[in-house]
Amino acid sequence: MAAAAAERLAALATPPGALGRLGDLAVWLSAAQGSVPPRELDNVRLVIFAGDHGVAAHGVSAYPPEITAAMVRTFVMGRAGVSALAKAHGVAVRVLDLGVDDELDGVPDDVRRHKVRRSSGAIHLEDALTAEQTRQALEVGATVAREEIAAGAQLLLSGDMGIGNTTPAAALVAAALGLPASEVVGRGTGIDDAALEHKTQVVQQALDRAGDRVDDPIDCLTALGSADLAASTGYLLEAARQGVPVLLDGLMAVACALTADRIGPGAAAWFAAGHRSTEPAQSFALAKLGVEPLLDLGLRLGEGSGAVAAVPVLRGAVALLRDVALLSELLPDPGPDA
Ligand SMILES: Cc1cc2ncn([C@H]3O[C@H](COP(=O)(O)O)[C@@H](O)[C@H]3O)c2cc1C
Ligand SMILES: O=C(O)c1cccnc1
Repeated sequence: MAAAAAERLAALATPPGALGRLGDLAVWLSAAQGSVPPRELDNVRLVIFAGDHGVAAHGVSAYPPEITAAMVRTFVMGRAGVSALAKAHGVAVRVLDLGVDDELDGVPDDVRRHKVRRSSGAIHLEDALTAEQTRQALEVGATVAREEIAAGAQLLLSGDMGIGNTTPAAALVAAALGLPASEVVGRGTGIDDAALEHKTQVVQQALDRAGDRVDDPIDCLTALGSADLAASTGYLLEAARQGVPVLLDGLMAVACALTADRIGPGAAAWFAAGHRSTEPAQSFALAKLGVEPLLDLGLRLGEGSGAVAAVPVLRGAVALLRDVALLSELLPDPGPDA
């Protein structure tokens, strides 16, 4: 399918290569859809995986853990940063509680019924999850992907919400790539230099505690991940298994994509990246996956915002490969030498 899509791209009434990476993107999506020309993206769906993290009580974030539950309620009301972008670009949003510490009273049942536990373990001191909770969270993510696909999803996006989550996400990337904490850790919500140094020590302590258990990607989630990150991993893996293309967001989505590709080698063929985050771990993970991000806007919000922001770029790529005339339709004998 990729060869057929590339052949159509080469035949368009545009100079060869003139569409740049929009052309590559159109070929990727066309191949992923199994349709030349590609189909329009009418049904784009974002799932936000929310959860709290024990490390958030250990000085790794600029914000308190109570923000997580407050933001879940804000997604439900449609008033978060990603809500505004999703409304502008016609993207459906669903938020799920995998491990928020709060009971979330009054929030719709679809949000609440996926909880695996209340807050994941502080990864520098203890495992994030039990092995059974990791299995359960991976399965929740896979089930949710199947539900979204059954609802007609043509493109799936994953988002995150959880104060402290850049700490386990950085640890997952460092573990997968064999890098020290000092190379991958970033400022998350905007911590100062002293907190950055402390966060780096926390991530390194977590990596040292996990030892060679990180060689197994599922045990890596148990030791260093969280319920929300494991569910997001299961969701991305199932999307790839079902052959549904995915647009990734920032650090959390890409850490989970890297983990999904370790569990199911080749899964990354179904993934494109919406944007480059300011978090160093995200860039390392994208390079490992061989995925070049579409936008570079200095975004460091999470929630799926960098994926949603790139949806119009992907729709534009589809329109080009669908709607542009073929050179052969314009001229009987085309080409540069004609
Ligand atoms: C109001 C607010 C809204 C957010 N939306 C996403 N995040 C982002 O920031 C958090 C990760 O950064 P760290 O690891 O430094 O805590 C996550 O919740 C992520 O989704 C937010 C953070 C805040 C404060
Ligand atoms: O990379 C991200 O998505 C990100 C960065 C900082 C804080 N929250 C999310």
